[in-house]
Amino acid sequence: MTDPLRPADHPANPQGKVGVLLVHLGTPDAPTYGAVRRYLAEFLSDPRVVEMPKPLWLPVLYGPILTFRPARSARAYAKVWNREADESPLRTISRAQAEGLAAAMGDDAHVVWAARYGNPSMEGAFEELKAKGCDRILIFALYPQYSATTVASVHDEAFRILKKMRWQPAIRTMPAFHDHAHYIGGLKASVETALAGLDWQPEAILASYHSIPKAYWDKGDPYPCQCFKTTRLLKEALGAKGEGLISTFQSRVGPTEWVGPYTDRKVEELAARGVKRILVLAPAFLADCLETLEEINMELRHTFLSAGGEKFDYVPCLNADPAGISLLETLTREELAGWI
Ligand SMILES: C=CC1=C(C)c2cc3[nH]c(cc4nc(cc5[nH]c(cc1n2)c(C)c5CCC(=O)O)C(CCC(=O)O)=C4C)c(C)c3C=C
Ligand SMILES: [Fe+2]
Ligand SMILES: [Fe+2]
Repeated sequence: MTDPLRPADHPANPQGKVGVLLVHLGTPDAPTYGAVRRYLAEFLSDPRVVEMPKPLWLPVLYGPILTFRPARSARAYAKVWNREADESPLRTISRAQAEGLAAAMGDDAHVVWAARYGNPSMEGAFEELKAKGCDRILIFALYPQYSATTVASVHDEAFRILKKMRWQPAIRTMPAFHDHAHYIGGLKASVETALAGLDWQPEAILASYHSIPKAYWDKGDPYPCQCFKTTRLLKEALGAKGEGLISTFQSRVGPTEWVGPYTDRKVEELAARGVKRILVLAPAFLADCLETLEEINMELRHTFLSAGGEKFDYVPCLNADPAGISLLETLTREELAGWI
């Protein structure tokens, strides 16, 4: 019904709904040099990711990095590409997570998903939420451990978009959940399922987290501390089964020092010490992606086996499995308290 006091040319503003915006890192549109280059250019131009002053960084980025890295990364993406859907595994799983959460939330909230870099865009997601009448929105950056490089970057982009809106929605953001009982319980169950499926006992279990530059930790980014806490809580939860569980850090880029111990060096060291059987999980990732499927389950496996290791297994992420969806729903409902 038209409000008699509303000017005739005033736009209609649907309202009264709660929205949830799931945001994952983002991924290239194709496993090709051009698509990976576009993705990396956006990702690595983010000042939250590379803090170097732009006049110093951009010539390096647009020089050697965007000349050589896209070819190497495209080859890696091609190895894990979802050929059926013609998209990267991260996109397939992110969509399934959003569909699972939407079903679990029912009429309580409208769920949309977006990528921080690339497609589907956060801008499009906000447009959809607005069109649906969502005037209260939970921004859920899909990272258990907070880092400025990931979570703050999602929030930066969200507020850049909100800056252009005349009538902004009310906003909540998901806090870190690296020590949440439901997350630790999900990881514990995933390790137990993996162990039950093996006919061998691992001598070491590696919780391998994506690393960040050591300088960011020194300046106050809490990410590594939160990773260490996740491992400690998981180890406590696993009891005797968690013996030999340690934190390691993977995916470092460039020559600067990153937070360690480095996953690849650790498996070489373990193999050199005579360790023959290891299990690896990746708790910083809620969805399997290039960094788990290729870097851990292919490259790291090869590193360990060619250094003398004999048995290697990888524990998949929680993904859109019932445990993954139940975690997303629990966290979402907790943060929407008072709104739904
Ligand atoms: C889990 C959290 C992540 C943190 C922290 C993180 C920091 C970080 N990453 C780079 C550089 C790259 N990361 C790349 C891939 C990638 N990174 C994460 C997550 C975190 N990154 C994910 C989930 C993925 C996989 C995306 C996919 O499509 O599957 C890549 C691209 C791949 C490659 O070329 O190797 C780069 C580059 C930096 C510099 C950084 C912190 C400063
Ligand atoms: Fe990364
Ligand atoms: Fe990698």
